[in-house]
Amino acid sequence: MLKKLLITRSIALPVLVQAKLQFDVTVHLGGKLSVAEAAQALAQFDAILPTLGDAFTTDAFLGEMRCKMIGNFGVGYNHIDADAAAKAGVTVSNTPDVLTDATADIALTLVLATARRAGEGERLVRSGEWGGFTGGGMLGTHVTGKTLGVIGMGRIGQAIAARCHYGFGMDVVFHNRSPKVVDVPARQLDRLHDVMAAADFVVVATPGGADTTKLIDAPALAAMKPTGIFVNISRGEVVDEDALIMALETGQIAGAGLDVYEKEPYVPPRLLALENCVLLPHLGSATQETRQAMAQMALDNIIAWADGGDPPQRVN
Ligand SMILES: NC(=O)C1=CN([C@@H]2O[C@H](COP(=O)(O)OP(=O)(O)OC[C@H]3O[C@@H](n4cnc5c(N)ncnc54)[C@H](O)[C@@H]3O)[C@@H](O)[C@H]2O)C=CC1
Ligand SMILES: O=CC(=O)O
Repeated sequence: MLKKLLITRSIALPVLVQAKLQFDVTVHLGGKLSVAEAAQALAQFDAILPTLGDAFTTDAFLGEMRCKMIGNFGVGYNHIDADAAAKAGVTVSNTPDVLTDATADIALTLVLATARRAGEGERLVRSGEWGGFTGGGMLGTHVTGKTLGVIGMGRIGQAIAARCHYGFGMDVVFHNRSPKVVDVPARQLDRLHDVMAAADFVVVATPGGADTTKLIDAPALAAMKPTGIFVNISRGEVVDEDALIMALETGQIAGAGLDVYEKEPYVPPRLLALENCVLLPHLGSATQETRQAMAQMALDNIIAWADGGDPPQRVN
């Protein structure tokens, strides 16, 4: 009998077709799984291919457990308690590397769009209010040659640093939880606040989860230059969103580019009202090529488990 696989969102068709050849597949199209729905899924399916927002919390793993494998669609798995999963006998895998370039590209999109006021400019043109070229209108800030500060110098952080250093001649400083030897010319600084203070552009690329919740708090933001631009492509919870809004409203920092939010898809109205902020709807890995590669990697891990092997991207 085929093993029962739950896929919690739509995925690339060729991967879905392949999954259906090997598993008894159910696709859940009702949005994020609540804790109760996640617990029910764990009780009913042999394997699950979930994604961010699906609440595989500690409590979800306390009940009946048919599931043995969770092949997450996404590199970040802060929505899954991987330790609780291991205790319940559930293997968890993720999808690193295949989304590194796409996510670094979206970080650069945010750096450039915020620095050059592209969001404001686009809104002006669409409003019909644009009066034509002027010598002094809508001036942004130069990106080339400035200093980039990366918080979380992992795969994506390094890809961002490479783009900024080799593409835009930027100096790179970074803060990482542990010492890091990296290929891109860059200086590691021990203190987070030193990176916040040194950089013209700060980009956060850590994982989410308990260890990084509100890592960027009011004092960290206060350490930034008043001309500084803050970019977050990691997880919304890594930043104290109220403190960020305050820093933007008061002009303590010059601008922000955000791909992720504390309670996404909810975005606070005060953030929506800010002109000095470019807001994207969690687009980091959103290219057709990348999303297909992520789906394939998630499925390949589930297949490896089903075949009795060790999933190559196992995280617990
Ligand atoms: N916006 C989007 O669509 C996407 C967002 N992401 C987010 O980016 C994160 C990073 O992905 P990767 O670079 O592949 O992971 P990674 O594991 O290669 O890099 C994370 C880095 O952060 C460092 N780190 C962890 N805790 C830290 C702390 N408290 N302070 C400083 N550094 C810390 C780690 O040592 C590591 O070097 C993912 O976990 C995910 O949350 C990933 C893909 C797409
Ligand atoms: O945010 C997306 C991920 O893959 O993590």
